Amino acid sequence: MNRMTELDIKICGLSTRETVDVSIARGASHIGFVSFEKSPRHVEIEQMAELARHVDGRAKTVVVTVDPEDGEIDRLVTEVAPDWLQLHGRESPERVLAIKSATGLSVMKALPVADVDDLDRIAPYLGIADRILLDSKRPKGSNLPGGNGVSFDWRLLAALDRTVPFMLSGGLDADNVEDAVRIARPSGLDISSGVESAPGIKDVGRLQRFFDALDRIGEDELQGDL
Ligand SMILES: O=C(O)c1ccccc1N[C@@H]1O[C@H](COP(=O)(O)O)[C@@H](O)[C@H]1O
Repeated sequence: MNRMTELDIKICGLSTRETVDVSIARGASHIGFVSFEKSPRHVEIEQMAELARHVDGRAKTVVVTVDPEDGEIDRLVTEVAPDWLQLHGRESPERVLAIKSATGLSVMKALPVADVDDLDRIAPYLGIADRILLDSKRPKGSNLPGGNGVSFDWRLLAALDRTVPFMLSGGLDADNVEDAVRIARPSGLDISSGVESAPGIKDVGRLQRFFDALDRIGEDELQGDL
């Protein structure tokens, strides 16, 4: 069984053509760009548009945004034309539906998880968001809702209805990804800090190590498909 046909892999927070190319060559299905000024991974819309054109259909493009206003969404859709929007703030199900209807794009809704009760927040988004992204909660002192390089207890997901289409994120790296897949059984993985040499600086060596680790994952771990 080929890992690449079984799991979607999103590499997020890219800002160079080189790291886009390495990610795609190694099997990334989704390439993420961050539109959030407080983030070290933020890229301006013009640069994002250039990178999205560079992807040129080789992978799905995803713009990560946090509680975006309509004007920002309009610009992102018009100038970047991504395949997906990732909503990583406090967007309500109604807001997610409004954004999805207005843009016609696929929408991934990020939800923070720290304990089992947090999984109850998923249900209102089902049938609205095209995918749920389960991330860790923002650590104390961080001004970022994501991209903190922190994992949550994946064993909590044993309580999750297996039909929920979710991607797993939060602190994934080459050393823990096999455990993450075996325990959480997601249908996709989303990684940012774990393939960086410093906040916002993607590292080709770390990207290669991450994909090497994915390639070692065996058939038994790949049971998260929908
Ligand atoms: O990466 C960021 O800076 C970011 C900023 C604002 C919202 C989301 C962000 N990133 C997302 O965070 C998760 C986990 O990242 P990490 O691997 O723990 O660093 C991922 O979904 C990114 O898309």
